Amino acid sequence: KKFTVGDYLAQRLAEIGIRHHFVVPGDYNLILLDKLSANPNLTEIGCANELNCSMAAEGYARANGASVCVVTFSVGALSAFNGTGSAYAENLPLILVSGSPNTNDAGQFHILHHTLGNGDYTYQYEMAKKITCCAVAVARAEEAPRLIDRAIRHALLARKPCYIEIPTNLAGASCVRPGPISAVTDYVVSDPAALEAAGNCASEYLSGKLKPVILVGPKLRRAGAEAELLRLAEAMGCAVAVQPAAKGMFPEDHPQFVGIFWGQVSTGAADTIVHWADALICVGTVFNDYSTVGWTAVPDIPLMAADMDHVTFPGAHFSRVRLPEFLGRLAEQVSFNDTTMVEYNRLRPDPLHLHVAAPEDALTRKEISRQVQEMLGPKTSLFVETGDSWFNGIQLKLPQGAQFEIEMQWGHIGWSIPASFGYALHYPERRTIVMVGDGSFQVTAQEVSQMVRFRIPITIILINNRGYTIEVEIHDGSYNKIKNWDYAMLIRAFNSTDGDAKGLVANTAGELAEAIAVAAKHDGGPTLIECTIDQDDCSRELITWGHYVASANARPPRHQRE
Ligand SMILES: Cc1ncc(Cn2nnc(CCOP(=O)(O)OP(=O)(O)O)c2C)c(N)n1
Ligand SMILES: [Mg+2]
Repeated sequence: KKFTVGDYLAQRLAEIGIRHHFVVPGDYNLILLDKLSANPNLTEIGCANELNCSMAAEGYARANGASVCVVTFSVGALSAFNGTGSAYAENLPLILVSGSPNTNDAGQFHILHHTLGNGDYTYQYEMAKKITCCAVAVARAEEAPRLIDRAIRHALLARKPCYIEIPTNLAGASCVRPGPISAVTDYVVSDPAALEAAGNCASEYLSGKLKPVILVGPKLRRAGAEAELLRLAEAMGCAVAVQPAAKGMFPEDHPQFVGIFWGQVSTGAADTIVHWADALICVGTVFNDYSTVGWTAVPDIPLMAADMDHVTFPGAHFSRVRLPEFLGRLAEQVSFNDTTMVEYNRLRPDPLHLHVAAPEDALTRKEISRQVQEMLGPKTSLFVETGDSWFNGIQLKLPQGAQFEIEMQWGHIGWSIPASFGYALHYPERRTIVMVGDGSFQVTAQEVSQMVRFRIPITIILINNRGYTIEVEIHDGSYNKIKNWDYAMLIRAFNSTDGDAKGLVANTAGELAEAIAVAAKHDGGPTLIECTIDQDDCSRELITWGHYVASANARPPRHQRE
């Protein structure tokens, strides 16, 4: 049997641990799709559109480590660019594969369907270069092995997406078999001298400091350094604060966890202890406008920052120092200093006694959060969508083993539906829960039908506050109003003749409790619970945060200020 370019790609994808490939077919990629589905290690997952396909792959990469999204040329890829951008922003090795025109058409001024119609077929590859760490376009079968291996290796090392373009008449062309996968996956270790120097610099930075704090950021997990961080934290005994985009990357049931550091909307007095510190060990942190509450919560002391492959100090930088190795080394050499934990234990807020609504009470945001809190456990994974769901989700306490996913850098509304679907395919033994607003749900609702098709029992808590409330709190206008849907009925419509989705409505606290109980026992497919709340019922954190973000957005152009 002929071994082809498509077989080569399929084998490489399987060898790096991918077991599901997300696709939308098109005549530029059909032969390629045949080769991928012929590989016994790969299961084809069809999606309703390429935006959702790329977001499903983004979510799968959060669970699996790497993922692949296979689309048709131009009309498919340009939509998939959005999930690719998310993977770039969120540091996930998503492999975007696109079919492309027959190699005989290039340069012949042929006008081809799905293209811009001007005879140019290079625009997609040029665009892909901007949003991936490596983009390759296979023009001859002979170069497929080199290009495919290079793109995948770059993506794995950088934890960024890559792009592979395969012409429709090359997917089935003969190709040599792959060499050892270690050539693609072999890890790059830290430079020993740089690691040593960085370790010594850290000792200098910490010596003489009285009150060090560790601040955890979202790149920690992407660098695979959670275990080493735990060792470092316990070797120091200091307070550990977590950025909102890194929620769940340090166990919240750990005695040294002091809350989410998010400026005025921090939890657990994390901001108080971070601002009290005289040394800040930032690990995988990202200080963007949203995580710094419109630049009002940027730490104001000289800090050290350990990133995925480099470490910086006041006055020093060390390249090729990988995060796990650096943290592991630091754990061996730091001295114990729990000053900030002693102080924190005096600051620790008393546990909130949340009001338990009566069953007949109209549903409120607070009651939804209280009931979702009770759903969380060692086997749950909670996805929180852009919107007030960010703020409601961040306030929840993660019990031991509970996982949490958020997309705070890219922040594409609707991400949570396809992303949770992709994630749950890798973790069938976990209970995946989504908190999503009505506005976000309308962007990618079609992907619930894939949850029905593949019988994935995701519980979707849809918070219907009649519009784009997060935007209202930043800046209101007519554009924040949306058409209301009958969300529960929509989900039942996805069942058609063969499906087992449940669409429920909860107007009161009691109805929500009942719906959650139904969802907990429902395994044959997704359960969507439409929770109706008043449109002004939003978190005080969102209102606070919204004011600061709005004023950051309103800064006048520099020349106007002069
Ligand atoms: C793709 C994309 N397009 C527009 C936006 C801006 N945006 N951010 N949040 C929203 C509204 C979210 O509304 P919901 O999901 O209903 O959330 P809440 O009402 O805040 O609970 C928009 C329109 C965005 N974040 N992503
Ligand atoms: Mg809403």
